[in-house]
Amino acid sequence: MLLHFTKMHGLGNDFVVIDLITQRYRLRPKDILLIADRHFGIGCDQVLVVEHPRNPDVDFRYRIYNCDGSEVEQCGNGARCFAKFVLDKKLTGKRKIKVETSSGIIELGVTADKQVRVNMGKPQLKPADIPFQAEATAPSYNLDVDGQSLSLGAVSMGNPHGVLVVNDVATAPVLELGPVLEAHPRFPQKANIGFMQIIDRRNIKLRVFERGVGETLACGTGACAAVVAGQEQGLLDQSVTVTLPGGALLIEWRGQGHPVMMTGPATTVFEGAIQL
Ligand SMILES: N[C@H](CCC[C@H](N)C(=O)O)C(=O)O
Repeated sequence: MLLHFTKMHGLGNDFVVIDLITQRYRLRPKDILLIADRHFGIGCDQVLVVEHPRNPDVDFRYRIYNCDGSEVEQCGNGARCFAKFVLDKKLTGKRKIKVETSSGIIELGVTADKQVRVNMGKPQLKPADIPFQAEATAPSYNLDVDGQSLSLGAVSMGNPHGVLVVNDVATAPVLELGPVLEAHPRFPQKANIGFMQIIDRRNIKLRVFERGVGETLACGTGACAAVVAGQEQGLLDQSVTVTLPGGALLIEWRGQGHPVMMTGPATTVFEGAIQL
């Protein structure tokens, strides 16, 4: 079958977006791997699938696959692209779009200056909900990594994140430590690992080694998790500009019991079709 797709990105975190509302196709694991392959396929960090909702109270179902083929619970940069996609394709005319993911419902809205604002839902901090192995909930945890003790925050935005505070993201051991922490046994479902440099209480720099991908130019849920972890450690205010290698996001969180709000851009690069 010739499957039409749209290539998009959120601050350089890139996606192949596939509409399975006007197209009928059952995506197989090998299709995801081919689509995401930067040499033999199209190439992307994640494949995003647009489907009819199962819940009658929401507008769409949003499925997310990492380039390693793993299906995951949430993707923040992808959510902004999802909103732009369904509006540009006239799959909806709504300005507030409710979308179901495997980790819950998120709400998407387009702002006056063409940015997309996403209610990412409430972060989960209890170890069992992340999941992360720990005796009790804490702002940070000590982890033994190859004989050295590291301190990191652990947060779920629907997907699991570990967040380390570093002096300088430019010299942080992202490629050395990222894969070790991604697969650390205390993260039973693995984790996305953020390396956060605190500039001041309203500005951070962040690099993320993503679960199932590696380092990406940006990670929306990673930006949310970093601000939550930073606030829980008393280091950040409620509204934070998160500067990633691909650009900046505005993350707002009023504290436990409240959702995390993310605002940022979404970009369409090209349309195409792939023979599967
Ligand atoms: N790699 C992530 C999914 C994509 C998250 C990221 N691209 C974002 O913008 O939130 C995971 O395995 O949980």
